[in-house]
Amino acid sequence: GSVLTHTGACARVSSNIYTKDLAHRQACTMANTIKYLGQEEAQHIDEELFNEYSFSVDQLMELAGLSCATAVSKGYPLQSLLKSPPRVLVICGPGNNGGDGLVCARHLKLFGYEPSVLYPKRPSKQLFQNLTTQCEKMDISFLTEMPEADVIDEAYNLVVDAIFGFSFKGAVREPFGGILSQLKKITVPIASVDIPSGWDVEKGSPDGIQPDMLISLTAPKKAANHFKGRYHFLGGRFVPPALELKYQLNLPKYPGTDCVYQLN
Ligand SMILES: NC(=O)C1=CN([C@@H]2O[C@H](COP(=O)(O)OP(=O)(O)OC[C@H]3O[C@@H](n4cnc5c(N)ncnc54)[C@H](O)[C@@H]3O)[C@@H](O)[C@H]2O)[C@H](O)CC1
Ligand SMILES: [K+]
Repeated sequence: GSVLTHTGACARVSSNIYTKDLAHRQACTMANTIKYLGQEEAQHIDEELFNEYSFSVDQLMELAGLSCATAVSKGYPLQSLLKSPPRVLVICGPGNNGGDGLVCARHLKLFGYEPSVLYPKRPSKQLFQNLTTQCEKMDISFLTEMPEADVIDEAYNLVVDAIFGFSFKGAVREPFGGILSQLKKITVPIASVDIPSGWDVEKGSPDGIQPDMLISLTAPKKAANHFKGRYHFLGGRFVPPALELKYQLNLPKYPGTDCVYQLN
């Protein structure tokens, strides 16, 4: 697995003569390694943010979706896109990962992209209805069916995969099986929100989709160890320090006021 370290406290203490022994340095490296979360741990942190820290889903989803749109704009800047207009296909699933996708689509539109959304299973909750209305009011089109792989390659510059996040379990149910099999055939890049959809949240999935970008939210999940794409971003800059400490997330320091941190 990948070991990601960042320098901070260790750089300061290692100048102390008493701390130069190997064991200590190893401990420092461990201490400065970003934690990759298991499925249950990710869900516990999520629950704690809502129940103990009193955040609402809307708040965190807005920041998560903004991080995703920001990461996309860094990896695939408007001026670098090969197809004009700068179309992006955003595929949203039935849970909060899909909600992040809707927020991402709205911010991509504000950034000058032309997102279209595929949202085949819409939950009845008011939050998702609101996010859908917000997109519609911004002239973001909603597709009625999944385009074939060759149509995607021809019409879109990239695909945002917001189908499943850290609550995905078991075999993929339709219509998402068909959607993921088209995504395995496309050649334009895929940017996955939090987890490459269809991957086991901890073990990954060698036969699954192979995104070019992964935007890990809060902290990477163990599946990110199997990510082989070009860009890995961390987003969701909303973790209170006490929560970060409790779960020993060892998050890197985001640069300035940025809402994303490029891990590799
Ligand atoms: N704390 C944070 O970092 C935040 C992350 N956010 C995002 O929320 C998702 C997790 O959302 P959740 O609603 O818990 O689940 P999912 O979106 O992963 O999906 C649940 C959804 O999918 C269905 N489902 C599950 N397994 C299958 C399957 N095998 N086949 C078909 N359908 C399946 C299930 O029934 C549900 O409907 C996290 O990853 C982040 O992206 C928040 O936005 C903010 C806080
Ligand atoms: K996803």
